[in-house]
Amino acid sequence: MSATSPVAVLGAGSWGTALAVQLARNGVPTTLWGRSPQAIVEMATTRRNARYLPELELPGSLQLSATIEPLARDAGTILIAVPSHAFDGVLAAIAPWVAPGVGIAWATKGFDPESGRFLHELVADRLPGRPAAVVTGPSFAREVALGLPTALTVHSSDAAFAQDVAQKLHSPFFRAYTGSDVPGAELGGAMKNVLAVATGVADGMQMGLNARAGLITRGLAEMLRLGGALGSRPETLMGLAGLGDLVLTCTGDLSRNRRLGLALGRGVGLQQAVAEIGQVVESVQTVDTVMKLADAHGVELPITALVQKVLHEELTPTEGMHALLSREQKPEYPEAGLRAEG
Ligand SMILES: NC(=O)C1=CN([C@@H]2O[C@H](COP(=O)(O)OP(=O)(O)OC[C@H]3O[C@@H](n4cnc5c(N)ncnc54)[C@H](OP(=O)(O)O)[C@@H]3O)[C@@H](O)[C@H]2O)C=CC1
Ligand SMILES: O=C(CO)COP(=O)(O)O
Repeated sequence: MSATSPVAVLGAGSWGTALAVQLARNGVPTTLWGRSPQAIVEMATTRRNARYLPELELPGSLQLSATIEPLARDAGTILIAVPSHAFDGVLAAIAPWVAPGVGIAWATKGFDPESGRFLHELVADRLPGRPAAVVTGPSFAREVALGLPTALTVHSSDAAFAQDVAQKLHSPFFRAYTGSDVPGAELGGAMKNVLAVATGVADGMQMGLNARAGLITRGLAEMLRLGGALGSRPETLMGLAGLGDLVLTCTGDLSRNRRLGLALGRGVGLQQAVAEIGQVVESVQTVDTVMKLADAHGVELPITALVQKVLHEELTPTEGMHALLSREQKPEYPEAGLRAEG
């Protein structure tokens, strides 16, 4: 793919819009696709995404489209930024049109909620043989839209494709690193959303800053344990895709997953909290897949397990936090290294 080959960004919510704007700012010919023709016409006319990123003015060079087939046919690279529940449907819609050799990148965080599969597995099934990359790391759409400094990472088993996607996104205010651990990078991006609910709950219950730091650190230990069982590289989970995004999402009030936890911790019901956020809150679906993976590999994830019980309304946030704090005393980590026990 040449430096000027067109990129199609699929998904005109907060993140797809911010990434498309970043590409357009870098001079990459970019078209943003959204499923709602009405919203796309409005964006093309007003040059704003009024629902998801109202303060951002869209660059004049950014094209908009509500028709997916021609974009999938003509793009040199496709960057998918829809929520995880919509990911497989979008792949199915574009699969007949995508030429061999066209690279597929995605910025979605989570798993396929139907099957519990990793998103890279869906890409390999629907679009076999294409270069594939995940774009992930600590990056609130709103801050990217405002041009605030951001660092993220692009992982692919195809080093040239990772480099190509990173180069297209990279700018002095948007540092795009590369790596080759796609499953590890996906796991970090998925798990941090669940762990952000836990810190949100603790903060909503005003449990203090010590509790927050404890939850972040023990949450990282959960990431490393499950990642270890799945063959992820520790460097991936200690880097932007893991620790970096965990810190951002557990501490930054722009996070929808943290805000869900905050609301639950203050006594708001799940449905009401999700409705008030009004955007995708990936943890609600992700938590079940993380726990299935953990059970399948015999890995104990105490914080994640309690988030699952709270999100399924089997425990109140107070009961969940009490259960977590009542766990027995134990070593911080096994002397032989990180093993499966929590
Ligand atoms: N926002 C952020 O800061 C970041 C988000 N992400 C990840 O990016 C992904 C997308 O999140 P984000 O953009 O924030 O979500 P938003 O809630 O902001 O937007 C969701 C977008 O997806 C569209 N959508 C929903 N269902 C479908 C579908 N079936 N087919 C096509 N489009 C659909 C929505 O369209 P409509 O308006 O018509 O419902 C909307 O445009 C998530 O996995 C998230 O974790 C990653 C990094 C940062
Ligand atoms: O992934 C994100 C930042 O890196 C966005 O987090 P939320 O989905 O919790 O808003």
